[in-house]
Amino acid sequence: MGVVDTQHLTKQYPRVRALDDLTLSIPEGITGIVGVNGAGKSTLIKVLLGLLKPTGGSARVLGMDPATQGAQVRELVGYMPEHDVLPADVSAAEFVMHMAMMSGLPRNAARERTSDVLRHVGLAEERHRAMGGYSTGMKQRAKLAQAIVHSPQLVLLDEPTNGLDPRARDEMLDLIGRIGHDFGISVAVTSHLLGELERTVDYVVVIDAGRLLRASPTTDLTHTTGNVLVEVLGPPGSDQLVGQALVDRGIPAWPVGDRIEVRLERPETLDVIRDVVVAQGLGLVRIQEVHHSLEEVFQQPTGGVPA
Ligand SMILES: Nc1ncnc2c1ncn2[C@@H]1O[C@H](COP(=O)(O)OP(=O)(O)OP(=O)(O)O)[C@@H](O)[C@H]1O
Repeated sequence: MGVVDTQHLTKQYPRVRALDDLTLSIPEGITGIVGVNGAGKSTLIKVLLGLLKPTGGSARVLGMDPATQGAQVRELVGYMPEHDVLPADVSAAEFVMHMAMMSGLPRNAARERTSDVLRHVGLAEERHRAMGGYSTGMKQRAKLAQAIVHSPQLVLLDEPTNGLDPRARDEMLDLIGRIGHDFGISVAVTSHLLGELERTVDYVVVIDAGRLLRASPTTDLTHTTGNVLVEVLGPPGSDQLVGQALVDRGIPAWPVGDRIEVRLERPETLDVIRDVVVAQGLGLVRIQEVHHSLEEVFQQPTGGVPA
């Protein structure tokens, strides 16, 4: 059993079927829920929290049914909503402490937890400033802090990197990684950007038009391509010399920047690469396996892994 299991889950809005017979299981750890805008990610999260009732099928969250046990589910599950819902004239310290007390923590414990989580998310210095003056990155951190302040077993993060510049996005993803791996809180995080979750999540669920496209460990999706990138040390043009020498020996090789990508059709090819580099009087800096990126995976027509 996963931290989340759904069976034929369906949510029909008057005009749109946002979830369509969705059966999936989210394991412990960090899971990415990936899909284009409108795929049904936010609807799924709201159904899992018991904030929306499904029109068909069922869900279990930490073994509970959110349709009938919503309040119990929300005691054990944190939620970071997608949009800016923070009161502008309240400080992060006041807001997060309020949320901690709402979830049942006594005042002193709530104060202590608030100061801990604000430190973890990197808002210790600014915690007494009104949130209306925060940058988008700081607002996302405050939303994250309130989601974890009651030490949930699972946290559902809806597009936490939305609106962030590349640096703030990387920091947010690092933070999510720490919450998942260091604090032992399971995380389900949504994104419409396929590539960005790759280095953070252990498991990927892809949904499209409310349906499950695929679900697998990240490493299965980004399995190795069977190619290697070779970097050599020598005067300009050395890489081309090596590439040509490999092609002359019938080994498929082509330039990628100032490196050479080589198809490993046989294990002996590695020895040939080494011999060719030595024969040219050059140095071998590294030979690196080439992995598919998640983006490449999802550019396949059915989200399948490229051949
Ligand atoms: N309250 C609602 N009433 C009617 N239709 C809705 C409602 N909420 C969402 N939808 C529709 O359901 C579909 C799924 O929306 P949802 O917000 O779950 O997708 P999403 O993958 O989270 O996308 P986004 O990242 O853009 O929010 C969309 O077609 C959306 O227009």
